[in-house]
Amino acid sequence: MGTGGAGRTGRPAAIALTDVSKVYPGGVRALAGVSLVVERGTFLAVMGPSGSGKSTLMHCAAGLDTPSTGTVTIDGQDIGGLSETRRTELRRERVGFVFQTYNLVPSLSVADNITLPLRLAGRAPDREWLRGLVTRVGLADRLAHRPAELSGGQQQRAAIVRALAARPAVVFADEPTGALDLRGALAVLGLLRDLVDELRQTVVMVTHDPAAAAHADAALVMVDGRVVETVVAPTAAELADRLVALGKG
Ligand SMILES: Nc1ncnc2c1ncn2[C@@H]1O[C@H](COP(=O)(O)OP(=O)(O)OP(=O)(O)O)[C@@H](O)[C@H]1O
Repeated sequence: MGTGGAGRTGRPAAIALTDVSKVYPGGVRALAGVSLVVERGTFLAVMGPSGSGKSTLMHCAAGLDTPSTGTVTIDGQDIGGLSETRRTELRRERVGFVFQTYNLVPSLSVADNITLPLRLAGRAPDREWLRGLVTRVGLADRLAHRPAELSGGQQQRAAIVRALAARPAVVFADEPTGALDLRGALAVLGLLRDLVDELRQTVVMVTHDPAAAAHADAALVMVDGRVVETVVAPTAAELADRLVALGKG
């Protein structure tokens, strides 16, 4: 797998990790030499058993945590040499996050939730971009509502618009369908797929669910802090088989 500025197809990298390891205080080695390139405009799923290092990988790749060794670049910028302040700025500008629990502010309208990170960063929202996104995700008539007045799937779609509001280079989604029923999950996965196909967004999604990962262009399988397999154009059955085989191994 490539470790430079571009990936397999030569497209520029949204994220590149080179030989990244992470040892937590106390000695747990959560990542053991991971190298990978996430090309712009692609959808990558990260799978693996509990404790295999998925969250740690995501946190290091997103600049939320620092590797013990190795380098991480976001949108071509090596984040290792940045001060904490500059790393936070880069994250605000170039990285979006979607969580299992939506993390919307209950007292704010959907519209205000969506623009909150931009306002906190002192940036003016791009109204046209946001209007397009809100319409695309089917929330145009829900903007004045509070999150509690929306279904789980609608809340997650609002959280996705919030993550995209600043036009980030990459969106990290941590179990984005974990709290949703099948219908809500399919709507969210279809939306992520469309954002990649139509807007050339880059999405990295951590999931335990092979059916969710099958919406991605490729799925990494992690075991004990290493990427042991990359399945391109994965099917749910193929991924389920791989995970079962690893569980028995
Ligand atoms: N802050 C921390 N301090 C010490 N050890 C940690 C810390 N965070 C994670 N670990 C350990 O690092 C290893 C990898 O954890 P990580 O959360 O990255 O795995 P995961 O694949 O995301 O797991 P899950 O699927 O259960 O969320 C585990 O052994 C975990 O106990």
